[in-house]
Amino acid sequence: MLEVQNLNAFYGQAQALFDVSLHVNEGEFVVLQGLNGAGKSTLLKAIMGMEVVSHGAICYGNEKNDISQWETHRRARAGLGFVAEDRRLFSELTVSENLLVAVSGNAAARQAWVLDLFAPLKPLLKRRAAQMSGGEQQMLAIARTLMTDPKLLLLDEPCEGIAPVLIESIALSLLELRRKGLSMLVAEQNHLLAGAADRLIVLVAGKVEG
Ligand SMILES: Nc1ncnc2c1ncn2[C@@H]1O[C@H](COP(=O)(O)OP(=O)(O)OP(=O)(O)O)[C@@H](O)[C@H]1O
Repeated sequence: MLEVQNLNAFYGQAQALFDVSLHVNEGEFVVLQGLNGAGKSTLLKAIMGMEVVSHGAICYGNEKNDISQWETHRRARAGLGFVAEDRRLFSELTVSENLLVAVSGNAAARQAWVLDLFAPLKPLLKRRAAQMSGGEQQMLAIARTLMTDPKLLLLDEPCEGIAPVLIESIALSLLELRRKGLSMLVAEQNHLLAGAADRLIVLVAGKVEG
């Protein structure tokens, strides 16, 4: 599904990733661990082609196309779905409106599908995103990305700063997504999520450990 080879990433003169190589198999749920500043967000952004300059091969999909020179929107259209750490919701729009701005295909069917996965959002459809808890917003951000029907989901610290009961709920939703065959690469420190993963990859100071 995804194969990253010798990826180096830079913010100006500062190098944040050093020859990172990793892969995510089809249907696999991989958790990316590492201390603050280890480079987890940078790696996800480099895979999406956002906010950081990177060099290296990023091969994706059945055809193993090297997408490293593609614009971000082309990567998204090819099936990469990214939820950034700051969630990037439309705070003045309702839950339902946030979901419907991102839809690909049959809107009603797709919305019903994501609401089954994230049931706590169901009673909140008319609520503005700004009036939701952090955990609810995180669910909405993941649900909104799922509206685009991604093939590989990239999540940046979905459990950070969230109440334990909602972390459990998010973890269960991600496991359900894996059962449905979605491939996932999730940057996360929370042990609950790491325990549910098929495989862990640890970043230390911009390098894959081991
Ligand atoms: N916009 C930026 N400009 C310059 N340096 C940056 C920028 N974003 C991150 N860095 C640096 O790149 C390195 C990797 O940061 P990154 O955010 O990828 O780590 P992380 O593992 O995601 O950490 P966290 O858990 O704190 O988000 C750090 O040294 C950080 O200071």
